[in-house]
Amino acid sequence: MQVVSDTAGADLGAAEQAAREFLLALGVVLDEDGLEETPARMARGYAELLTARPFRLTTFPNDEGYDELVLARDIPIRSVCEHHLLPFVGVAHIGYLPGERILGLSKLARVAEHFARRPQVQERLTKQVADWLGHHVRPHGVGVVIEAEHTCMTLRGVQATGSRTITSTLLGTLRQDPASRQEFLDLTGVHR
Ligand SMILES: Nc1nc2c(ncn2[C@@H]2O[C@H](COP(=O)(O)OP(=O)(O)OP(=O)(O)O)[C@@H](O)[C@H]2O)c(=O)[nH]1
Ligand SMILES: [Zn+2]
Repeated sequence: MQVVSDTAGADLGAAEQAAREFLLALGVVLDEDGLEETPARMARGYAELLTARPFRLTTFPNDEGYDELVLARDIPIRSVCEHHLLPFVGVAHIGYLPGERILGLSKLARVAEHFARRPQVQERLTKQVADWLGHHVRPHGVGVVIEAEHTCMTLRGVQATGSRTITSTLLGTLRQDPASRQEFLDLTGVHR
């Protein structure tokens, strides 16, 4: 069984030291009780946001010949934008039209996490999840829709509070066949 993992391994000590200097450079006073351990927490926090958990790629033979859509809606997405390293959070709707094999359902969320836990842009994340499923599951079609709030755009900068960004990638039958495409988008709740 294939195990999917690309954990680089963070140097938490070096990250803590860098976080301390970073905060000091920003004028944050660290000698108060609540802030004393903040550089270490920052190091652990960012390491967590940037490290995906390994997982097993489990598929099963599609013995019954199931040929309708399999769709997992509202899978949580927690990532960081590569421009500001600020979180973007939202949901993914991930579906596929099975071919010879079906995928363990939890793996739809696992693969989303796999590509989310690294500096990202939402467009690339959407496409990477879709391409990965196309490559590893060999389905007749794949659809991925992500709706997310980018805190770099809502908390700072332009401060477009409440704005959410929607991206989608459709492959195979879900891209080529208008009825399948429409069914997928209807089931995700994203109408366009
Ligand atoms: N296409 C895309 N852009 C993103 C994503 N996440 C953040 N960005 C954008 O990356 C851009 C970086 O722009 P810059 O002008 O270099 O940075 P900035 O001066 O901080 O820009 P402002 O956010 O407009 O204040 C911003 O427009 C962000 O909104 C993403 O997932 N996809
Ligand atoms: Zn950003």
